[in-house]
Amino acid sequence: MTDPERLKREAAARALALVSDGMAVGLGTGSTAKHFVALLGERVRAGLRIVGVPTSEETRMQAEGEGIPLATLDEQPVLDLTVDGADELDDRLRLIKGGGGALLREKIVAAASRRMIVIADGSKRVACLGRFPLPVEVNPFGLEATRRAVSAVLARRNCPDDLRLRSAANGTPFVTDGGHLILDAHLSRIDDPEALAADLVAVPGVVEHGLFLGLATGAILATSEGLVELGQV
Ligand SMILES: O=C(CO)[C@H](O)[C@H](O)COP(=O)(O)O
Repeated sequence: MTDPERLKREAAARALALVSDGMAVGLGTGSTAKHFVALLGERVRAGLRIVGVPTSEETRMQAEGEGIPLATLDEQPVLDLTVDGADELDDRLRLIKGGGGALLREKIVAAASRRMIVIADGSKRVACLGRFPLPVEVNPFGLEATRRAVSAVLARRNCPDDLRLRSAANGTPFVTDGGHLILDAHLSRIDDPEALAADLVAVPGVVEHGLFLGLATGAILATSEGLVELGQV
């Protein structure tokens, strides 16, 4: 296992200790969450009784393969714990998510959870959010009009107007599990995430954005010097 993968697995293993019998657990998406789902699968096969709610089709398929009992969020609308990765986080536990394109379901699941624990390697911790491009999920209908409206928001917030339609590996537009498109906003820094988030959700056609504010309750960061915990873990 490469060093970054080892760090991700260490963070995932620490989060696994938070799971106990009878819990409903939100299962995140991405390479770090994938370690968590794999480790959780081992515990389930050893007798742990939980039900998982996946945040993407990719995670659903992995969890099914691991033999983890699954429910939909409609069947299990309140979750005890969600464990998910992040593209960036600051010391106030504000996050950018959506690098894997699952931000909408990830945010719905996080909001339905009593606790949301972020697992990541230490490189994801930043002093100021925005180095990672901010995903903005949009309805395909009226894409150009929505893009212009999002550009106007960025201009009002003194952010660079650099919006790029996300492409899949084959060069066609990336389509989310919900059938939407993603505009990645290359901003370099976000001075006021709360204000930007409020402006973005007010744009018709914007389905969701990757700023997760006030959702994470704790974070486990794996560094070469050991695990660092933020918030309540
Ligand atoms: O938000 C996400 C997917 O939509 C992921 O949690 C985020 O991209 C982090 O992924 P990774 O653990 O692979 O770095």
